[in-house]
Amino acid sequence: MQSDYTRAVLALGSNLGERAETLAEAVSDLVDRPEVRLVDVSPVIQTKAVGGPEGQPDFLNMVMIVQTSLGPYELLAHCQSVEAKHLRTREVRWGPRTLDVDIITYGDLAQDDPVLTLPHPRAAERAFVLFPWLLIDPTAVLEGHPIVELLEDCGDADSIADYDMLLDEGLA
Ligand SMILES: Nc1ncnc2c1ncn2[C@@H]1O[C@H](COP(=O)(O)OP(=O)(O)OP(=O)(O)O)[C@@H](O)[C@H]1O
Ligand SMILES: Nc1nc2c(c(=O)[nH]1)N=C(CO)CN2
Repeated sequence: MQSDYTRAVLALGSNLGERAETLAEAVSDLVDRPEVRLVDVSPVIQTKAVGGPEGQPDFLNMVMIVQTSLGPYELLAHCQSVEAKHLRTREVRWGPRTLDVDIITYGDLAQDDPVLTLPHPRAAERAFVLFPWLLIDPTAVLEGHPIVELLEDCGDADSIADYDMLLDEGLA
């Protein structure tokens, strides 16, 4: 692996339209350029919407890991162009969306810029990010904390539809 490629963790979510198809296409779109190489992709999990308007549809969520030669803002622009392709609109904060792509980490970069905050400021408390991430990277650490511990401590594990089943299978 070339040293000018940086490992980045991306979280994808969809709760409108053909959710599974949208996520599958978004993964292809995100790696459809030589500057972005796919390392791993998590299973897709169904989750209850956390925050936002009452009664919005369940999400499908997943995490992917890439190696990229794009800079962090170039990667953000790329993620936003893939959102736009899937007709993402921003009307209500945390409201329903066809596609959301968040950058969870970009290498070890830590910054507070509201345009691109890294690591993502709410990732550590979101089971819908931590859980699929854990499935593909069980030893991952976020801001000094193993994500397995963050997941145990986070209040919204019950937002994951089949969490108990996955626990029984020893996956969580
Ligand atoms: N790590 C990050 N990943 C993606 N967007 C970010 C990040 N940090 C800051 N942003 C900014 O957040 C803005 C709003 O993003 P978006 O509309 O996807 O928020 P949201 O999905 O509704 O909520 P949340 O940020 O809680 O996931 C984007 O325009 C982007 O500039
Ligand atoms: N279950 C779930 N809830 C959410 C999600 C999401 O992807 N999944 N995204 C949000 C804002 O990014 C707010 N709430």
